Amino acid sequence: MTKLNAPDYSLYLVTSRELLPPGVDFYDSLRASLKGGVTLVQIREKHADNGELLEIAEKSLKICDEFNVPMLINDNLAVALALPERVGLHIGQEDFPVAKARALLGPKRLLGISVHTVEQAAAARTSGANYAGVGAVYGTLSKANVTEDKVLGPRRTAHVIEALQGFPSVLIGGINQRTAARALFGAAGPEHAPAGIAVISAIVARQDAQEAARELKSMVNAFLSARSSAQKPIASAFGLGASRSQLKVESLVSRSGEFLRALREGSPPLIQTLTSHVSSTLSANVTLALSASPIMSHQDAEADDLGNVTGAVVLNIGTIGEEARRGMRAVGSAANRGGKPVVLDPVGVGASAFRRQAVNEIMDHTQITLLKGNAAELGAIAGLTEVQSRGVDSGSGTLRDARGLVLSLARRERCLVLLTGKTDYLSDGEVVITCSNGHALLGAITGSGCALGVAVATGLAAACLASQGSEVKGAGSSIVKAQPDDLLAGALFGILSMTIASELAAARPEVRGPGTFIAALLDELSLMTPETFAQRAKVALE
Ligand SMILES: Cc1ncc(COP(=O)(O)OP(=O)(O)O)c(N)n1
Ligand SMILES: Cc1ncsc1CCOP(=O)(O)O
Repeated sequence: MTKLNAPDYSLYLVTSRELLPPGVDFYDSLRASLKGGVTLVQIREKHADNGELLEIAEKSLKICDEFNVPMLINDNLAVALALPERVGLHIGQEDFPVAKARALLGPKRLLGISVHTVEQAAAARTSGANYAGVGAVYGTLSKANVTEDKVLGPRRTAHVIEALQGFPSVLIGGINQRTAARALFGAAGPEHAPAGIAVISAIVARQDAQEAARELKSMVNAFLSARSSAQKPIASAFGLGASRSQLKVESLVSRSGEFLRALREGSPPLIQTLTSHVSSTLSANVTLALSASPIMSHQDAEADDLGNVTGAVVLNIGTIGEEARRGMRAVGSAANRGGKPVVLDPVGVGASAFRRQAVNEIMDHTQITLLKGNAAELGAIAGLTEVQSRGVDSGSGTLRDARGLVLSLARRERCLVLLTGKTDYLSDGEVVITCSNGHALLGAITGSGCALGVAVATGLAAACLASQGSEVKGAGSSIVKAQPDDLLAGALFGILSMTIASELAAARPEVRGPGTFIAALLDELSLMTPETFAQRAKVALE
């Protein structure tokens, strides 16, 4: 690769006159975006001939120079060569052989190449280009022919970033104020991460380009600074590596007890739950019994407002319809933007293509903090065939390697994974914790699994509250601002609350079956104490 002074790739603006709002001047918008923090500019005017492109580029260069920001030309080698040597070129896979472009441009000009696959990524590293534009991460209307099959999604994008092996890259395609956090954190691997984002419509189509750029810049900066404070190398979802050998079960149980005490004594965090109409009431009551505050809104229209005040959110696809699907996207990205934990409960995901699609869509748009499911659900997400779902219940078959499943899923999805069953398995991709509390009556009432998701979200919200004001270890791989061990303890809080309360409720003399059990369960949850956790927890580190 040609050595240049590496430019700042963090916020890369790609122009497109067609997308300017009515009445907004191209150069005013460019200047405003530079004021807002754009660090690199590409002139991409598909409907300009060479003469007009040259004129636009010359005027734009003067503006970029005022801000000392490098500029590139999209695709047009002749126009790039007609401009001073400080102007670079971005080309696509089909535009021009990149080695030829480098030879003609000489060693000094910045050269970018579009990359869509792992193979192209490997080739790009030694191609003579300086950086790769990786995408399309999401669907976009700003480029022709980006059909669904060409959209990578953050999970496939992560493979491309890994294959680039530290070669500088920017993410492009559908990146905006809603999707940037998920795209960046989702694409970042243990070792390698994108250097920034490239956007067209998220800036150009906005009336106030300066504000649009400022919003995006602060999101990329938050990602980059979290990343640079992370300890490396990192193997787990939350980046702690070898330091986890110190982890003790007793400390986790006692920490989850501290969260319970803090909830009982402090102001209640708001838990926003998008769940099935079957389990809504029980979930709201469980939230209240744990001294948190439930809000059961599915509305995408209020996702941003609620995102500012929630402590955690639960996305449960139990009876998902189109409205809830839109709501989940909006609520998930608002939570990601605010660094709030997101619990995904992929109820019955193996049962239908519709459910699989909904879960994929959520996981592509939202960085999940904890994925919770039974063997059939997690098996379906992992692509296992040994456990089949039956409707939304666990169904038939036996999971051969529960420990391996939670570990690998946590690593792949970069989140905590909770496998529920007679024994619950919890992993952050590095450690596996088992919990064997619980009573069979939990399985005899509807919505107890969904309520467990809500209890876990309450614990995660408490973990975030507990981390406020302190420096977060290994934060580079997680959107959520909480100590990684606290997130495990927060999840454990939810598991212990529900399972221990079920044991105590079932032992009550007035409980004669599922009906009386529900009332007793809520009572026991509201009476739960940290001491009960310590006395009754059957937790082990695998
Ligand atoms: C930064 C960045 N990345 C990718 C592209 C796409 O370039 P290309 O594949 O050549 O497609 P067109 O831009 O020509 O439609 C880009 N322009 N910038
Ligand atoms: C040029 C390009 N290359 C891949 S996606 C894309 C368009 C990006 O535009 P937007 O940021 O509006 O989605």
